[in-house]
Amino acid sequence: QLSTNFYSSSCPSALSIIQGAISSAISSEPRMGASLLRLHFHDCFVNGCDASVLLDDTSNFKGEKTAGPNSNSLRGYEVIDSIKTQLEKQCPGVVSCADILAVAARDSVVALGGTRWNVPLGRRDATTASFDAAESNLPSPFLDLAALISAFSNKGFTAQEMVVLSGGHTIGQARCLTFRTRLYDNTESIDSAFASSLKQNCPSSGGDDNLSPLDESAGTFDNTYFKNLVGKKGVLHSDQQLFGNGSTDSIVNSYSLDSGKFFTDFGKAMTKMGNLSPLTGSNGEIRTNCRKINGS
Ligand code: HEM
Ligand SMILES: [Ca+2]
Repeated sequence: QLSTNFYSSSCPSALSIIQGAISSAISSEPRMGASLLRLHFHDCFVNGCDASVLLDDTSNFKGEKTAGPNSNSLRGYEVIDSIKTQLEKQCPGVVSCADILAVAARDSVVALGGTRWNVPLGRRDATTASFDAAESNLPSPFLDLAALISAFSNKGFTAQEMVVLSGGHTIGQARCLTFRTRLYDNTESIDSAFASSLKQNCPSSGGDDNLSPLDESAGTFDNTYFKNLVGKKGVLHSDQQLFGNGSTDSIVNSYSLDSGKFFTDFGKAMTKMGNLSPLTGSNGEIRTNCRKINGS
């Protein structure tokens, strides 16, 4: 199985190379930390943490990059490429792209002020990707609470873990088209002053790609996301579903009041996410280029 010291003799500098690259990427652009956290999530929820998300389309399969939840939305591929290039120089053919994604997500959260969690290593990389699985396994921001619970339960997570993982939205940005209906549909639970301020940058038509921060401190990993949900200031419909429907309100409340508990539970849930069906042993391969299967 996976182990935290997997590269300690085969590539002792692996973790420090990744960490150095992440801190420099985030100092040039803080949002990159959010983008890298999301990249790991979108990898793991689609046939496990196997770097399938990084593969470009081939003549044998359509990749995941162009699936609805990813297209014009996922970012950070270049940062992963540059880490991979450095690692291939240092220890050729040793460190998998899937492990780079897992460590990059953790180091990003740490760099933005969040918590540190253990990242067991030894994942190998997929030799295929699934457009269809990306379309069907990644949750949409238009889901209601029951559907969110079910999307995460399909991957083995409890409702509490779904709520704490949604706390990933304490960092980063969302495009207008992902939350517009929430602003102009008057059945939504949303603070009215907050809705007015979002509307300034997200008109009822046009401006699809205009960005808004996912919480009021979107450059910092903290529990503001949960405080905002209690104040009906969730950006996505799926965010606000976690508070106001009853069954998960007490979980949101507790994270809004106790950032230490949020950090501890988030870290545990991230380690669990990182363990979703990894390829190990002789399954998969160690890609030399994260975008391509070896020999292609
Ligand atoms: C609960 C179900 C979830 C839904 C419906 C959802 C949906 C979304 C959407 C629609 C966006 C904006 C995308 C865009 O504008 O193109 C987004 C951004 C983001 N999501 Fe989620 N997400 C969910 C869970 C998660 C989880 C579990 C994590 C990580 C632990 C996460 C991390 C992020 C981050 C960090 C961003 C900002 C990315 C950036 O700024 O580049 N999300 N999410
Ligand atoms: Ca925040």
